[in-house]
Amino acid sequence: MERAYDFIVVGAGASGAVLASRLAHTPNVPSVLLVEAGGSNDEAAYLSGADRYNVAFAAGSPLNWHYKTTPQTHLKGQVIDYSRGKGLGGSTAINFCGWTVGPRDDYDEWASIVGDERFAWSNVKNVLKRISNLDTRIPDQTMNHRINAKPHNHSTSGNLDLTYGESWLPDVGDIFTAAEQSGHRINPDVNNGDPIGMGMGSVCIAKGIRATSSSAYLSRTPPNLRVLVNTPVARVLFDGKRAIGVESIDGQQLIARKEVILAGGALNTPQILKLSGIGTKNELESLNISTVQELPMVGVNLQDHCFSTVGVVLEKDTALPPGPPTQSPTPMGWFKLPSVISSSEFQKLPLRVQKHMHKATVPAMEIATHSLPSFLAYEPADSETYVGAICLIMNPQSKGTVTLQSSDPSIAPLIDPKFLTHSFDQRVLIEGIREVMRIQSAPIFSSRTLKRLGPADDSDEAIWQHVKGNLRSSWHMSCTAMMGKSAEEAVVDSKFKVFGVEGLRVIDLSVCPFVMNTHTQSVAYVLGEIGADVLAEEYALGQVEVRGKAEPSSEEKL
Ligand SMILES: Cc1cc2nc3c(=O)[nH]c(=O)nc-3n(C[C@H](O)[C@H](O)[C@H](O)COP(=O)(O)OP(=O)(O)OC[C@H]3O[C@@H](n4cnc5c(N)ncnc54)[C@H](O)[C@@H]3O)c2cc1C
Repeated sequence: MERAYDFIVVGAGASGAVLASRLAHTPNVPSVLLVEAGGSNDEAAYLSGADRYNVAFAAGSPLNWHYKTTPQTHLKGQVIDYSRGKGLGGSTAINFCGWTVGPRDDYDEWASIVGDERFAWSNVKNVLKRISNLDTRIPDQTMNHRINAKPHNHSTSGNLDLTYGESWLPDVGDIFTAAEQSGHRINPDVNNGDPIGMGMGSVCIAKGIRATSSSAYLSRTPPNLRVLVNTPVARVLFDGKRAIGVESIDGQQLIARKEVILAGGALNTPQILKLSGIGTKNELESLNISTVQELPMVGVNLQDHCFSTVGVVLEKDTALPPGPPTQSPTPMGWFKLPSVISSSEFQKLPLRVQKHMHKATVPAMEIATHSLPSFLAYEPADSETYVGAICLIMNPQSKGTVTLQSSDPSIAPLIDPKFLTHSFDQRVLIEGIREVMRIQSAPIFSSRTLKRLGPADDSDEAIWQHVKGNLRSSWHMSCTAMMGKSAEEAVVDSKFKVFGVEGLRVIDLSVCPFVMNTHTQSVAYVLGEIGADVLAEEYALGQVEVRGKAEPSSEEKL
């Protein structure tokens, strides 16, 4: 097998699989090597929509890096699950398949921060059409007045199959009624650039089978694309300041004639950068790693959407049929909260953030309903129905870190998201949980309510005591090698190039200048597509060819 390629992409997750595939399908047919730490993930059970949670989270599952945070001492010492997908598809092979694209104002803000219109909504909305193949039909016609995405706003020619599921839970309409009774608007299509209101995203599940970045982009690998599985990369190889290839943990050296692109995700990418000598001198020297380029922003600025849960236990409505056997999409809504905007914590934010949050499509928090009762350690009786909802904070201001604890690449980095260390985040979660409790007290539920689970009451203190001991990550980690205008404030420029070196880019969620106010897989796919456009233009590879999938894959181990 060849050991020299034009481009080497490290990591076959959402961004990496898209990028490698699109590059390989350019008219100039460059040779592309996609190197993935995990396996091929093509067993049928891995692709089932319903079993994903059990399969990927089981101890020792090869699909998962099984990361945990450092103890969050300010949050009752919680050690929070920080899973990442491993193998072809990356985290898209273990995620919950929710597809949401977020606010158009977020993308416009990104474009403005980095000074590049590629990231503006006017471009991104077209990029999303290359990605998605959406069936806008819904399985429950009684919900047509509430969920109603218009086909002309979406695409049926992209690689990734998206649907609204085959069947919905029978009580799905109640939460919409509760939201309306609480004064919120219903949003028939949260994926049209404005997510505000109660609605429902689509899912990347079609006919019961999960679509991953691998099934959508790597099912047809042309001869100029090599996919190498079970090959964790240890570091980038440099000749002076020029990246010339990568070295795997088992010592193989793979040469890149043009560029190395890191797409290991927001935890592993900063780890690889540091192991390669890019980071702060102090940290690198303390582990005897020679500094290639000092860049203070590597592995700092980690951002994520943490969430907490509240629920109500209702008398079971025996007239309703049991739920569908497979996981169905569940309602989710994004809300602006006047109580957040008027808070003293909001007034202290940088003016840029305040201005952004005033824009029409930017939410303060998200609700996702039908969460598991186990999130509140509750087991409903046969005569009971549980209505749970998680509240995710948007625009988080707490900034975490990814730090090396060893120069050994097989040892996980220390990950400290510092959740809720910023007073604004605390305020958003308190106000958000209070709002969820209000919605769960709406007339549609109140006559059947047996008990409430969560805070003792809706005071600030009671909510804070609850959320401190009941916090989870939505696994949207981002921003650890952020994009910006200079090496002092960022790690990559708007062409994804790592500052201070040549031939090295980062194209994954690490580069987000702020965590986007949405579930993040769509953002990672968008970055893979935009990254391919940038490279194709710079190396005159011809226009990226956009076409769906076919033919089986060919994977290879050196
Ligand atoms: C449990 C869970 C549930 C989620 N649910 C949703 C959801 O419902 N909706 C949604 O929108 N988002 C969801 N997400 C988030 C979403 O999946 C991620 O944001 C997205 O996949 C990130 O894309 P990425 O390309 O940055 O990284 P990843 O998809 O994580 O890909 C990184 C890839 O790099 C590989 N890699 C890492 N290090 C190395 C190395 N040293 N050498 C070689 N390869 C390496 C990894 O194995 C992996 O394949 C979820 C995530 C998780 C973990």
